[in-house]
Amino acid sequence: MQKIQRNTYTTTDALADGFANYAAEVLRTALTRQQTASLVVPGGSTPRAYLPALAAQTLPWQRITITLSDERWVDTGLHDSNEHLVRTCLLKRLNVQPHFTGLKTPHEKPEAAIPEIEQRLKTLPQPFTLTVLGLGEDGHIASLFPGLKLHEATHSSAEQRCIAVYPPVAPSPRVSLSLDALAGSAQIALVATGKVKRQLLDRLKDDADPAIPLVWLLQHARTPVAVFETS
Ligand SMILES: O=C1O[C@H](COP(=O)(O)O)[C@@H](O)[C@H](O)[C@H]1O
Repeated sequence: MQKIQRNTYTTTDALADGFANYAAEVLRTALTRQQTASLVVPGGSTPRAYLPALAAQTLPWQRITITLSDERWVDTGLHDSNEHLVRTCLLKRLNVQPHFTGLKTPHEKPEAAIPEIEQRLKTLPQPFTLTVLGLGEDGHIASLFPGLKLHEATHSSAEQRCIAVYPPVAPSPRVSLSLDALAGSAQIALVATGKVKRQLLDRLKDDADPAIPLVWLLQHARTPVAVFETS
């Protein structure tokens, strides 16, 4: 895994600060070259530790559009919703509001929502300026889970950045940015805490297991992936 740069911290607080400094620098640098920037953030539990640190950074947030790497097909008012997480841990803490593009629609099934989501995503600065991803203990990124076929995950074109997924292990259906949309980002960061994820990263260093979506990302990414992890 040469396309990976690991930054290891002894505490979650130190990781949060290290990540927030990195993300702010990437966005600031991009905004010296372009008028607007896009930031993709994940859901799950890990961002609760570092999104508040990112919110404390001084940035021209009104020039930044934030979207999600993936969304669970649940009401956005629920704790499980990735949009709910981002609103609570990031947006509510900012005095100046960025643009926010959520992925949930009122459609009953995620596949019916894809055309509307594609319309929303089209308006974001592309390629994404910075994509931040979490890592599942099974190696999933966004909502691209092991078991999905590579061609299903890359099921995209310039017009097609999002896919509907029914992960066998998750309680709700999902939508996820496609592998191409994620891997095409100008910069990619992966934030992973805990022993199991560290061991997974160690293992993948020597064994690029083709069943693991993180491996697909590393193989398709345009730039090295900056990993922020705890020891
Ligand atoms: O379900 C999800 O899981 C991953 C990893 O989440 P974590 O709880 O282990 O931090 C997350 O990146 C993804 O966005 C989310 O929908």
